[in-house]
Amino acid sequence: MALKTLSSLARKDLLRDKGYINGAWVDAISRNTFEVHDPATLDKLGSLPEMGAEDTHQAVEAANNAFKSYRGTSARQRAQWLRRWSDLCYENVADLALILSLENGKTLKEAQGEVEYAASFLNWFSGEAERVYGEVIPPANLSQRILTFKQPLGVAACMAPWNFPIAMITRKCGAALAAGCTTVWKPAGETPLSALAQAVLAAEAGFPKGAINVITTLNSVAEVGEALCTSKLVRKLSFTGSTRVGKLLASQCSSNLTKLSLELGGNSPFIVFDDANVDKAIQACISAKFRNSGQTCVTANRIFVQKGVYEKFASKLVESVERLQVGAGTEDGVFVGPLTHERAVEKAMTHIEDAKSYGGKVVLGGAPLRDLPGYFLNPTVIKYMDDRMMMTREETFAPVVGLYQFETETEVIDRANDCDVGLGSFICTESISRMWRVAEALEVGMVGVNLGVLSACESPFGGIKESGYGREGGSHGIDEYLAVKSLLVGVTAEA
Ligand SMILES: NC(=O)c1ccc[n+]([C@@H]2O[C@H](COP(=O)([O-])OP(=O)(O)OC[C@H]3O[C@@H](n4cnc5c(N)ncnc54)[C@H](O)[C@@H]3O)[C@@H](O)[C@H]2O)c1
Ligand SMILES: O=CCCC(=O)O
Repeated sequence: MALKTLSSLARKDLLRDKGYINGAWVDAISRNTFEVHDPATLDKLGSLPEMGAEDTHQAVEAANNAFKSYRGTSARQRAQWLRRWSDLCYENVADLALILSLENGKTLKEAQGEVEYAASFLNWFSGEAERVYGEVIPPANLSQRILTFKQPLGVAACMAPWNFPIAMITRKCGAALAAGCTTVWKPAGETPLSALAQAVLAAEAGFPKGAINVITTLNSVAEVGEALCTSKLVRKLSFTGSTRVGKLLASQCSSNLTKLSLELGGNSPFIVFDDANVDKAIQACISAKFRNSGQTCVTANRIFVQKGVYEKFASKLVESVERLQVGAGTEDGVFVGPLTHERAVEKAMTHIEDAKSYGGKVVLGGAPLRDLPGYFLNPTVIKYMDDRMMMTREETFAPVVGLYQFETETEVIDRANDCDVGLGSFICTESISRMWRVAEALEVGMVGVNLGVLSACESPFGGIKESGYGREGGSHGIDEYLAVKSLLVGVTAEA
């Protein structure tokens, strides 16, 4: 079957091969470029400007100049632009999903879901823009009145990962633009085309010149990252990606104490208790594990199953995973697409071999899929995992299920919490009391109960420990881009 290509886009103007600075589509000052490839076929999708520090400074200057007037726009006006942009995502969903599926590898169905998820943040923050309230505080000193109001921080740098190239842009910059900040986006070098298509739609929605700027880079990412972190004009930086890079950015931001939100790696426990509905737990596990081929920050990484249901859960899971079709994301019926880059397959194979060396038993998959040119790994299930294995400590970020066994609630809580990160987690139980006990005890930012997806624009998203800090979405998301100002007024008694 012929796979879909970019030539089938209805709106060819959504496909861009330049960066976007101050309302203009531009090449890199150096004229250098890098290539973007389809991870399923390895076909070239485009050639993009390899921008560096100088281009970044121009983008930041443009955003800073635009901020002078943008901060004075009414919240209602910003809400209207955001809502129009959200509508444009829906109107162009098929094209946006195709670009996304081709550059990231996720299936068209999932890509369409991500476009809708991305649009939901724009819509959500259009509402939040008009609800940035201050406070009136009862003063201890009766000759004073105390009030607070909130103001936009200034230029916000939005650094998005390759696993959700559209939704992570809108989750960050939807909040920033709603708050009255202007933005510089730095999409991942593997997946810049989706972000550029969003810049086209945002401009069409009416955002003024300079409010949105996009820096494209792959090999000069360290230089661009440092320029954003150390610029005195950047007042806020939000990054989603690995803990390794998050720590580096935090140290670079310390030079100006730039306010930072970090949504970093996770190592989500997925806990199935004896009292769970096993069929529901399997469905939840498939969603939590195989969404985006296992490449989500909240993917189920350590699947703990209580002894009484371990064998039943394992055999039913294998039956379900065996049925998942693997292939290019644009092919009908495919559930598991390729990984986004080659090093991801290598990392997963290292984890699989390591698990085997400690007595793990691969009962399904366990090897790359060689009959396709791209970065494919067969969906894999490993039984009899133990806590010495690499998968216990590190995210595998691939379609690999490792099944750990446990006996008691206390034991599984201790094992689940025995790691450096704390982002997502999942519990499957029919007991309300157990649900409360375990949800309260887990050291994470998010807990899913009897479901496999933690994503909703109205729910705060983020972690604790080395998964980072700050919250995106929900009613907290916009606060990351605002400063609280206190106003203390002296009131004299009537003469
Ligand atoms: N939290 C998430 O959603 C998320 C997303 C992507 C990757 N990850 C984690 O990272 C692991 C490896 O992925 P990777 O190989 O892309 O990781 P990586 O550490 O090489 O890069 C992660 C991201 O950081 C950017 N980056 C890299 N160096 C940078 C720098 N010096 N300054 C600024 N930005 C920089 C990259 O463009 C990329 O988007 C994954 O296995 C997963 O554990 C997490
Ligand atoms: O992988 C990071 C974000 C995933 C999500 O928002 O569901």
